[in-house]
Amino acid sequence: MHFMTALEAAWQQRNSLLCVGLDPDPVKFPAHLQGCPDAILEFCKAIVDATADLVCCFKPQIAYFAAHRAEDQLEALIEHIHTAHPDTPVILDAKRGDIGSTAEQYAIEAFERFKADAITVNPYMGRDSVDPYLAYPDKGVILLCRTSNPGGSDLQFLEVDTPKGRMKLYEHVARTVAEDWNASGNCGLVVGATFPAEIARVRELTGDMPLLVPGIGAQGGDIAATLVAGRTAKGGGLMINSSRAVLYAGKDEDFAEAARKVALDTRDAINAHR
Ligand SMILES: O=c1ccn([C@@H]2O[C@H](COP(=O)(O)O)[C@@H](O)[C@H]2O)c(=O)[nH]1
Repeated sequence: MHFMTALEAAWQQRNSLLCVGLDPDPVKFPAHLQGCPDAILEFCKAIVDATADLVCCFKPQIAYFAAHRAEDQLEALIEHIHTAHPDTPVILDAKRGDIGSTAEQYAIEAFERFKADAITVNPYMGRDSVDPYLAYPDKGVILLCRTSNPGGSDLQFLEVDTPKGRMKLYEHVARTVAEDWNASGNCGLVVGATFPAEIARVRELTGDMPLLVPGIGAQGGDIAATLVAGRTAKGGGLMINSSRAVLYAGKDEDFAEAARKVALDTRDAINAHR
């Protein structure tokens, strides 16, 4: 199924714009999982099973698995999501960016090895570095546009001359993706919740294109401002990510229940502003 079709269905069926980010950090795991051989998988499966009915997608961040030699656990986790929660798209947050021949390998890794439904990609090496992902027309390709970190302004906020006039670099990325790279309708953009004015500008430039919005929760982004800036006319179009605030809501054996409670409250806080 096309990533956008699956996402649209999940938005509607779950009545949720919440994306739970899976950033497993073993030092933050509850005591009973410390030292367990597949602790990363067990931790993430518990979070997934406790929150799947509350989310429109999950977003595992590959660095948290690779850093602990746990790519096999990432594979098993995505397989688990597809089997146990088959209507829940998985975005592999890898932020890949490299020359075309290497990007081909990254695309194989994301879509054929890990079987992700979508991937985050850094567009700043240009179109040929993104083409290998776009060659999978049913898979989502979510491009960094205006990232949530303070240093995102260092480059993304620079004024550049473009064939369409002078604008900020992130605006040029948004316009280029919407007008040129999205021929298969499989592109989305990353815009941080920490910058609501730029979310509004990206929405203005891209119509109803899905936006992945990290930065609420641990990074302090404002949910109401995010919704006002980024919702489409139908009150959707957003995958609003929260990772640490959900994952580490509890420290004990009932951590998954604590995560569910925060996910439920976050979903409802988002829905209050749609
Ligand atoms: O601009 C960006 C792009 C990606 N991220 C990722 O989202 C999560 C955020 O985690 P929190 O714990 O909710 O802060 C994390 O995986 C980042 O790598 C981002 O934060 N900003």
